[in-house]
Amino acid sequence: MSLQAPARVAAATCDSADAAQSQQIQEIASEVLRLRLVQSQYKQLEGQLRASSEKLRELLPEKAPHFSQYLEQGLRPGGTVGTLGGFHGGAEPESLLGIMECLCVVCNSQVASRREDLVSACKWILQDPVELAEKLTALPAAPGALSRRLAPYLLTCDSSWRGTLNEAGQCYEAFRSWLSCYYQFSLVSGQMEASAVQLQRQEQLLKELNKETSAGTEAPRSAMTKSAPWRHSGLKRSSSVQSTSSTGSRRSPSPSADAVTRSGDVGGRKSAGGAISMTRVSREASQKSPLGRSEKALKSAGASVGVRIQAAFRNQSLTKCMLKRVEFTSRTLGNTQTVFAAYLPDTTEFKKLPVVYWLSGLTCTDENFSQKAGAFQAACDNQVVLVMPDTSPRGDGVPDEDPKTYDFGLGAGFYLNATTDKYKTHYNMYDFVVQELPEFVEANFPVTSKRAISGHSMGGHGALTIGLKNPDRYTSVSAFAPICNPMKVPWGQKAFKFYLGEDEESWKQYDATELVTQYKGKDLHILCDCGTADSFLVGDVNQLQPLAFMAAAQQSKVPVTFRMQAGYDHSYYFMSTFIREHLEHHARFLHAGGYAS
Ligand SMILES: N[C@@H](CCC(=O)N[C@@H](CSC=O)C(=O)NCC(=O)O)C(=O)O
Repeated sequence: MSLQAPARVAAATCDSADAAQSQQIQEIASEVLRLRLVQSQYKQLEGQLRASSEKLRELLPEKAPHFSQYLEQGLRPGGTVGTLGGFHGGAEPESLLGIMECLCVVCNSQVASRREDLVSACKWILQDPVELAEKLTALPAAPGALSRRLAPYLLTCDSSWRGTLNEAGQCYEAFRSWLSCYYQFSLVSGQMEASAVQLQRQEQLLKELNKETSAGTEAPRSAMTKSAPWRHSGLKRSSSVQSTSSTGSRRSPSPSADAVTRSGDVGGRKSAGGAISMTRVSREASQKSPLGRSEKALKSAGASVGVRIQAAFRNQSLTKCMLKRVEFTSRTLGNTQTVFAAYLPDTTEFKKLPVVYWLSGLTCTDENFSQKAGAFQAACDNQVVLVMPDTSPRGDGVPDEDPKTYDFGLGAGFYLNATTDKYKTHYNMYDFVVQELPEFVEANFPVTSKRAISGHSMGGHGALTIGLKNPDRYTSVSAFAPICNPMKVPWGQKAFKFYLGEDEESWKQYDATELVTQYKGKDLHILCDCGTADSFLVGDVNQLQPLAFMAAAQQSKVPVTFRMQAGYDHSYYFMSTFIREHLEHHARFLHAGGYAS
């Protein structure tokens, strides 16, 4: 008896010492992660500032005089104020004043409180655009006090130029983008020096503790395996992570050489030429595997497949990009199997990223965009995950018209919920895209719940209507050659008649032009591009109707940037040219609150 008691005390002491050390390691590891995040943010912001500075240097010499004239006309007393943010587009007066105030702050001019004085000060600042561009782009990061002065003015100039982006508009947007980059860069750069020193210290400490622990007994090692998540997060290999982030270099965006498992569960992995990984997941798994639930609970719920997806992501360092194709049973699509693709970019840290949902057009599957859009490098550079669903339900029992046509049924779900008897069980692409797919993705992938939505043609119609109907779910919306007014064109009329019935009133809920007319929500940051040589615009039938949409948007004062791109057609060549700009657009808003981890 007398011998046993001290032994128990010794064991308890040892256990609590191990636990304390393990706790300490975890805390230091999280601090290291945080500090690395600051460093990688700095690199990213530095790159963004460089790009927007280049833009400024390129644009200002030619466009600044137009901008100056625009200020003069629009803001002088008795000036043609109607041109500002009015029917013909332009900037909101509030935003213009904000831009001018910011320019005064960074150029060290006094910020005038009278509008006329502010205009005069800015005209003076703009008088030598070449020198101005040189001066702005050579500015060192703003010290804290200057950033604090900028902040309130920046808040007021956050609305985009409306309508056609003329010379003054291009200049306005270039200033807006540069100011926002300069401000964010300045904020992070203020923390850089201290955080670099801190990082070095913490890493050294972590190394020492690590050495100590692995030189110790079995007990601390098992404690670490149980409770030190950094072991799984790739942090141990972080020196390579760090070097990637500090040089700013990125791996090629080609997907990882993973395996395709088309039949059976995710466990069996066979090489398949190396590009894509295909995972089949049961519906139960998707419903019961939200992040945060324990694996044990999930396994007991029979959700081992979903768990394995999560575990796979948890156990790998998130530094490699990959394209994954996932198949699961969808409730909203009548319990049919559906496949979607997800592209996960390189990340320099173990962190969750926001998602851009991509909706493809008529005849497409989840594969067209992955194969043809050339979007992956831009997704890496902008740190967004891409999720690409199919365009309709498929498989046994899914109804279609006979004879089959390309613009209806399979491959043409029109991102709505059908109400007619024949189609209502399966054709619920609206619910699928808005609810079920994000639920699945957010439960199984390392993503945040910040979302943007984009698409092409029928998918552009999907992105616009889904965005306009769900402003709280998406931070931004974009579209290529969208079908803007489907209830007025043959593609839409055919689809709506079969999916929704004859009552045209019910069609309005899926028509972007109707929806924008009624829209009263927050700025959705809508960006659209359409080619002037698009055969569905200038061919026999105008299926797209961008002007109807723009007129409605202007009427109801909904900001939309709609760019007509000279000479481009309806194809993926067109999209691959501008997809980077769309992802940059989404990234601006998705990352607005900082890079989530
Ligand atoms: N008759 C053509 C029409 C199909 C087509 O052009 N589809 C476009 C989208 S059109 C509007 O939604 C598309 O994206 N095609 C896929 C691609 O990879 O280009 C046909 O049947 O091919």
